[in-house]
Amino acid sequence: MNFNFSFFQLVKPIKWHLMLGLFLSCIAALSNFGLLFLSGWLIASAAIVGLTGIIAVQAFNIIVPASGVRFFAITRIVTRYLERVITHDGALRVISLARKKVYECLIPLTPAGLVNKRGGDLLGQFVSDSENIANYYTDALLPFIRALCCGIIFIVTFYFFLPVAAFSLAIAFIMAVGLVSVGVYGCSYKYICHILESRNSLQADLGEILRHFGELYIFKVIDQYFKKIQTAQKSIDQSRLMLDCIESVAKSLITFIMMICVIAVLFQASNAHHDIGLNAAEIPMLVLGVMAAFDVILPLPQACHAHIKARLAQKRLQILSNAGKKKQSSRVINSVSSSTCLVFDKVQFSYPHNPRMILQNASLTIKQGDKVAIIGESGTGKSSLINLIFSFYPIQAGEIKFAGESVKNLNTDNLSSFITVVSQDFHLFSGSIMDNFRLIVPDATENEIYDVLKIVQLDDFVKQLPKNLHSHIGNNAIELSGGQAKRLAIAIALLRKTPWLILDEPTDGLDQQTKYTMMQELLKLYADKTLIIITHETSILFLMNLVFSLENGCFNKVIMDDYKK
Ligand SMILES: Nc1ncnc2c1ncn2[C@@H]1O[C@H](COP(=O)(O)OP(=O)(O)OP(=O)(O)O)[C@@H](O)[C@H]1O
Repeated sequence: MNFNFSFFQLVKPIKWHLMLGLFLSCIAALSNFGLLFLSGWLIASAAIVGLTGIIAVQAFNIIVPASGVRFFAITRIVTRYLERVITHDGALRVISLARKKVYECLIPLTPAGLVNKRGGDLLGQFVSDSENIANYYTDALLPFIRALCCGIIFIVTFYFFLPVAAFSLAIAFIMAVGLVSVGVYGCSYKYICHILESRNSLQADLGEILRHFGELYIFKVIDQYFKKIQTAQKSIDQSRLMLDCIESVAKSLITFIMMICVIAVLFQASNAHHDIGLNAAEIPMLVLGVMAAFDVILPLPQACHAHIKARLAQKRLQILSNAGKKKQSSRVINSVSSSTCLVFDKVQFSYPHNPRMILQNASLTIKQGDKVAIIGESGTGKSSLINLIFSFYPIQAGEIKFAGESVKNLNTDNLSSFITVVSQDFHLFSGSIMDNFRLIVPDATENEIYDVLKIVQLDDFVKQLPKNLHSHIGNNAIELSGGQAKRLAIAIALLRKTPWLILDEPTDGLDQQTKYTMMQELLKLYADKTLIIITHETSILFLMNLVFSLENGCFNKVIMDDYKK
């Protein structure tokens, strides 16, 4: 997959829609110019004719220019309305394309590429970077292209009436655009960088505070955190203030350049009136024309900021996606049979940035139908095995194979249709019990759900709830106990009906009776399938037919007699 965040590549599917918005925006700007330009001429002509005498008044044809003024006025209203509709619709389409692209970029990074990222940081990046890329169209590209296209037409129009005035307008435009692109760009860059980075980390801090408010409060460190947030917010506000100042100064300077241009054109037009007989009515027309022409230049400082934001967003996403780019493998397996095995063959593994070897020449074979327990001291690397089976992290030596294929060559989606995992840090979504089941298995029936709930000993509990399966479990399953949440996660996994199931600490937080009954039910359900549990719970080991202990990076087969009931 190519993670190129080029804006133009991104918007290819809607390029004609965006072009239409651009065209309408130019027509609206030209109509505005035409309206003021022609109005200037009409008002001045009417005044001059009025002063000249009754015959001139009668000879003056006001109908055509008045119709022109009305035409431009109506065109301006209609095109501005259509422009708003089309460009904002375009911006929404761009944002959905940008979000999809950012999402596509983040997914292959999970989890290895994101271990050093905080959730809030990522969310901030997902929201703000995709929005900044999407806003590039309305806030940066459109104003610049409109200024360029309309600017050329304005200068040509001026040239038609008075070449020297066209020259003055062109110089004024170049100065104003130069000021924006060099001055505003140069001065604003560091403040925008600072805002984007600080805002993301501020969001991440806020998210952490909200999630762990209770602990922080008990440990009496909440004030410390608040101070940190206040300091970060203050520095963001300062940068925002600086950006506002830069924008205001730039707009004032553009207005100043416009006024100089107005005076120059007034002077040149007056001279031309005396020297070459330029129509007197054309003097105010050209002056008003300069003012109208600058309407397309005034939004440029803001457009420049939008351009910087989009560039930074593009750069950050590119860095993120390059950091953990993982080739999506294409090999698939079609089915498993009684001879299917999961093999760890002399595997060596350590996490990136962590020199400690987790596995050292570790070998293990688990056959289809085995009921395996993996035990070992805390921190020996039991949970890490899941990361390796799904190739979330690369191994340094050896090979891990499933159904004869090296897992690094297997497509992760394909592998997960044969192996389901309930990890230690499983997640339940905010919503009802039913929502959580249907998210994983959309067509799950109530009967099927109750069947798996029975296996994990949760059916009675759910039946007692006021809304049964439709009861809400709260954010992070806060309305369930730790043991209930774990069992619910296992029940959801069971509904996937995959031939291999790996459960990390399935009996955590359960009383002896529930532990035992649930394990027996699980083993009954998985009689012909493969069940692997990672556990510290020795009281259930006698139920399994193979127990391996992970010690010093190697698997050792445990003699079951030690664990007989
Ligand atoms: N993403 C990671 N990056 C770097 N090191 C990691 C990462 N995940 C785990 N580790 C390290 O790998 C080691 C093994 O962790 P793992 O969670 O696999 O142990 P475990 O045997 O499952 O422990 P427990 O029984 O306490 O759950 C730990 O020392 C941990 O610090």
